[in-house]
Amino acid sequence: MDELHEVATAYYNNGSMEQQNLAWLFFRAMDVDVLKRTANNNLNLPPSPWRLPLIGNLHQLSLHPHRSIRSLSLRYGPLMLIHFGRVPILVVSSADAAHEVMKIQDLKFANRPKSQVIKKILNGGRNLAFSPYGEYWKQIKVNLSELLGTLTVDVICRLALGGKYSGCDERGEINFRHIIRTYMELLGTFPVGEYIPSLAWIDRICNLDGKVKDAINKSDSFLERVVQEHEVDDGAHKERSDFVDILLSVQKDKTMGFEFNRSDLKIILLDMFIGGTSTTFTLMEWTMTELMRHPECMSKLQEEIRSNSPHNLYVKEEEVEKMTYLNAVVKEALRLHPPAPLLPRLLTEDVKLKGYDIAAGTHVFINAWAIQRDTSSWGLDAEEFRPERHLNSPLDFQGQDLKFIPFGSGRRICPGIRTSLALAEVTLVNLVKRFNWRVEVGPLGDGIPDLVEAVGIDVCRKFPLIVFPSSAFSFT
Ligand code: HEM
Repeated sequence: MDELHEVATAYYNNGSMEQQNLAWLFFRAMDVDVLKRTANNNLNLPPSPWRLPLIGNLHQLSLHPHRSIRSLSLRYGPLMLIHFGRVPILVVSSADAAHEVMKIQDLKFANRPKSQVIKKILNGGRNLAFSPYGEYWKQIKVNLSELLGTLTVDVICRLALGGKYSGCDERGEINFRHIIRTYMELLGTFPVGEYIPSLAWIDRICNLDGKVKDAINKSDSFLERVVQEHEVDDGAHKERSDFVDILLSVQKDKTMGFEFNRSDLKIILLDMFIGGTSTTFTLMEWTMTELMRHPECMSKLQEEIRSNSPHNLYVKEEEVEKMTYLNAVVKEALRLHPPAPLLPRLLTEDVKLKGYDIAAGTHVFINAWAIQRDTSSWGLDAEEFRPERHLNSPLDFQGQDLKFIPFGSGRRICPGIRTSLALAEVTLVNLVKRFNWRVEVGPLGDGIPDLVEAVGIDVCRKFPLIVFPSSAFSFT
């Protein structure tokens, strides 16, 4: 019992940091039937590590689950069954197995597990990321793909003009960045009671419900204000409608063939911020880190930028599209540091997968982090940052080749690929063109930034990247 207590409290000891610990692992609703079916001895189940009663394999996870799960997979194989408390989790760790899950049998794996927290803070999961695969999800996705182009421009304008909604409101009450952070923390919370019902009291002590209610109230009143502002100025006087204007017109358009009410509108807005902000930021942060660790790549990139955009101080989006080395640098950063390392899916019907029987209701984690460092796909230098490997390669961001899936693959692939790449690439080229970058002191006193990962739903740097820019133009 002592050991159990230790494991359970480990998630909560230090508030938000520890709550985020198990990160992506917690997108889950509990379907106990699945247990009964996986316990059937006649089934051919994937290999499993030995597990403890009650807590299953939870004790084998570290602060960085994508790493500890990979270590287990190296011993038990690319399809491995583990248990969080009483819930079976299928872990997928090779491009070949991921191809079977995300391409060949994608339809059966097209749902996502939902915890009680997710149901509460995301309006029953009516946002895109958690709505079940079906008509509502399809309609929202089609509309969103068109709208996201607008969002890119919007975000870039906001960056250039100063983030309108990133600070406190006029009354100094609500800080939107703080709201997003709280949501990320809640999404990363490990709801002990859902995996181990006898420990549900821990969730009560931690006031999970109270935190959820507080987050919902704050985000709702903030988003309501934003929507109301847009209703007053309905876009008629604007040169270009923004993302909220377009969502409002979708809401008014009764010919869409699906219900899209005000709560849905607000939850989609939130979805965009949750899905898009920290992932894109994390991509930029890791790309700068790797460029500073590899000055030869930084110089090559600066050369490419200057030859494609020799005259302007500000590099434009259309100039960026021609930069093949930049594209290779971003791909390599996403390969080694996928902002979402574990992709959560939920199996909706029993399947045979590579000869194994997997029961409906099993939660699935596709370990993109492990797949993208697999030496059998990437060669012996798989752990090294080498953008050149992507030059003249047909690999794209669309998850066609399952060895590279930073945005996922199949039906539930990320709808924000273009948005995030456009934003990240424009920002990066402008930073790199105008400045030379160095860190004052690295972890070894060598001026090289470290690669330590934070714990959380999105794997960003643990320590902030403190850098010193100097004008790059004095060297040209
Ligand atoms: C570097 C930036 C980004 C990365 C690495 C990333 C990664 C991902 C991944 C891995 C998934 C899961 C895909 C799967 O299960 O197959 C996902 C889903 C999603 N992403 Fe992104 N994303 C990024 C940026 C964005 C942006 C900018 C937005 C919106 C503005 C966005 C919105 C979403 C949404 C709504 C989903 C859920 C889609 C669904 O379930 O149908 N993401 N993203």
